[in-house]
Amino acid sequence: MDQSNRYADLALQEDTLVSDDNHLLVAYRLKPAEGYGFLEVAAHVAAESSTGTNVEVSTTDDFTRGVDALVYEIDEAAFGEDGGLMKIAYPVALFDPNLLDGHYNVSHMWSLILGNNQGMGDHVGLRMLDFYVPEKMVKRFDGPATDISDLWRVLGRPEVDGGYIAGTIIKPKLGLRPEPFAKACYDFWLGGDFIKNDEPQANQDFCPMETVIPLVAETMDRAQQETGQAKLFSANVTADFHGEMVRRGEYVLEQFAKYGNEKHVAFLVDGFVTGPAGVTTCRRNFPDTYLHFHRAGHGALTSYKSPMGMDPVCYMKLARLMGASGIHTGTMGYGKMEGHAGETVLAYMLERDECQGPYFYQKWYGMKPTTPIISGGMNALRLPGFFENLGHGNVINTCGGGSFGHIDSPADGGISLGQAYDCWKSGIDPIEYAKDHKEFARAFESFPHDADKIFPDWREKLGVHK
Ligand SMILES: O=C(COP(=O)(O)O)[C@H](O)[C@H](O)COP(=O)(O)O
Ligand SMILES: [Mg+2]
Repeated sequence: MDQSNRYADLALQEDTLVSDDNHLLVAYRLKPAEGYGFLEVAAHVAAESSTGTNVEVSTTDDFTRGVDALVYEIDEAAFGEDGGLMKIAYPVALFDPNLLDGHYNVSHMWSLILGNNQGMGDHVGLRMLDFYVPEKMVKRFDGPATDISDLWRVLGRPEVDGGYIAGTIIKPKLGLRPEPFAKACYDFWLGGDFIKNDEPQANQDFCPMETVIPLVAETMDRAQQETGQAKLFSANVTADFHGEMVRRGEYVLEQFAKYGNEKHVAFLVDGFVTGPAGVTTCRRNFPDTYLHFHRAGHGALTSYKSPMGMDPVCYMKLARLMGASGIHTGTMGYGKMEGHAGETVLAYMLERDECQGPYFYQKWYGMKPTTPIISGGMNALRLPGFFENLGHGNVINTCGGGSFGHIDSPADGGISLGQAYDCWKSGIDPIEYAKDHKEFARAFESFPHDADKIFPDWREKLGVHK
């Protein structure tokens, strides 16, 4: 049934919709199924995402029609054979404020703008490319309670432009028992700042939290004393039942508080699989603890290979609204996961108070920034190019293989990461820099394939021969 007479108004102007501050706007790429018209399916998406279904219902009244989502812009040829562009204006009235405090919840918003419309049978592609949150809504989401400035403070650095945080992920991903796990932490902390649990490390029988966390807390204290430097640990507290998540968070804080290091802890939440409710449980129960949002599983929705789901920049916006202090943004083509150098908007949308997205200019009205967390196949050799592309190094970077794969030690792996940042900041050619920075130089021999690709003449210049 073509519902475009009700769910489309192509006379609406985006500037007016923005200035009226009464609509959340979404840009989609839409590819109708064979035999369906573009505007017909776009209107069906608007209906299915707001007040309608696939037929008229007798219970509809004038008020209902007044809160219809409306298609307001289309460009059927925008993406060639991949489909066309369409934009939908969702009245603010459709969204769901909490009983408790009037804050909007992300899960409800998500269920509208990317909910049933994903399963409709009259399209073969519907992907959210960007969305715009009006001022009156931005101010009623939780947003982050802590941010990177809280970590820089613990590290004894300036709270503005405090710079690069050199981190790792304890590898192997699974299988370490408590003592070797704590040893791996110690070995890295002698050279690096920040350690995270890998996303599935939790409370396995071979490494129970109630054994390993006390060991890690004691190890952090020892490493701090040995190095004279503050250290950070991001502990996985993800759980299905939020009472369990709270218990895990409390337990971790108790153990680190024994050394006065409760501020040196972040909480890792596998935010895609536990969803906005899990993230918000952590955000609201532990407002003083940096909320580290790991996005394992997001690729099912955000992979550029898919005609469905959402572009990663949308996921970044959802995470900031949820209140993530930091989220993995990928490595913008410099690491092992999907991505490209043109994705700097993923970081800028998280960290700036205003940012031009692919389709909308988003203001955040003072909402705390979310830290870009750079991870996935990174090592010291890949970092200078990454920083150059992003334009700064105010990020958390976690290199698992890039630290534990360093041929000398995890500590030297950690040191090489900090040196990579120093090399970029000082504008020195990495090969020249390597000549008087051993740990960075040995990263070339640790990751020779990367070295060959990024610095083809490194062997003769550094006098290292096979
Ligand atoms: O464990 C790692 C990386 O390990 P390594 O440094 O050994 O590759 C992270 O889970 C991935 O970065 C997740 O990907 P993303 O950060 O893109 O979400
Ligand atoms: Mg991992």
